[in-house]
Amino acid sequence: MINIENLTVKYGGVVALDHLTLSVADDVVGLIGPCGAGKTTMTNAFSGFASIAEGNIVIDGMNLLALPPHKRACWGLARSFQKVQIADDLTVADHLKAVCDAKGVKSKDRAAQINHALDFVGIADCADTIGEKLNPYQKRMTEIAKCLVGQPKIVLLDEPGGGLSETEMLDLRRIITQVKARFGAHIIMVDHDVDLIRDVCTSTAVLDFGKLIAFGPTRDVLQDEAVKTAYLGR
Ligand SMILES: Nc1ncnc2c1ncn2[C@@H]1O[C@H](COP(=O)(O)OP(=O)(O)OP(=O)(O)O)[C@@H](O)[C@H]1O
Repeated sequence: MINIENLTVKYGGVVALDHLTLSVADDVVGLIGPCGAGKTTMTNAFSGFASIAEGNIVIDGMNLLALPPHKRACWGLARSFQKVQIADDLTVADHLKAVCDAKGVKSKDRAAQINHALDFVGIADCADTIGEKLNPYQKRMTEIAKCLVGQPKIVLLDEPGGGLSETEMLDLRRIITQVKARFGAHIIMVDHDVDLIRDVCTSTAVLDFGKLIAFGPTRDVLQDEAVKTAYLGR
């Protein structure tokens, strides 16, 4: 169970997250809202890139915010970025090894974890390919595989489908919905793609001006009048 309690983040006079309180337990949770609503700030609060004015994030009884950012990764917090973080001159396997280094994965476990993650996202044949030779789909899958080594507990995905074709999006849906069963990690996904959110997120939270305006089963949330007005433009 992830309990976000009274979470407040300010940038000078801008209140990016305003006393946000939310409890989530689903395998895949969506986070949506208009531009500037506070979605990235929330993922930054989890990973330690936002300075917290007030509040807590408590996961299975553990206060995440008490851990320094690098220890959050070792504990099991993983994050993918909207703009993929892939170096041109490193192979796919090198990227995953670097994450294993950062997370302190034991040498004897590395190969198995890397193979498992690459098999799962379907790019095992790219293990020795350098970043500049990967196509956009393979880069996206590498970004997700990076999140899956080191026994993650929570994976934050920021627009994981950016730049993918319709067929590739079908693969992405299958991958996202199987992460909990195959790796044991919960996913919190930020996206503007309402179809993707509807298909893979059992529950969804909606932010507007840093406040939570709706939370619940995704289908109900997407029918909510306040959500339609603030976000869906209907
Ligand atoms: N480093 C910063 N300094 C000052 N203000 C910031 C900073 N980062 C974000 N903000 C402001 O905080 C608010 C929330 O921004 P945030 O990026 O979290 O929104 P978002 O929902 O992720 O938006 P988008 O969908 O456009 O990515 C916005 O008003 C934004 O301008």
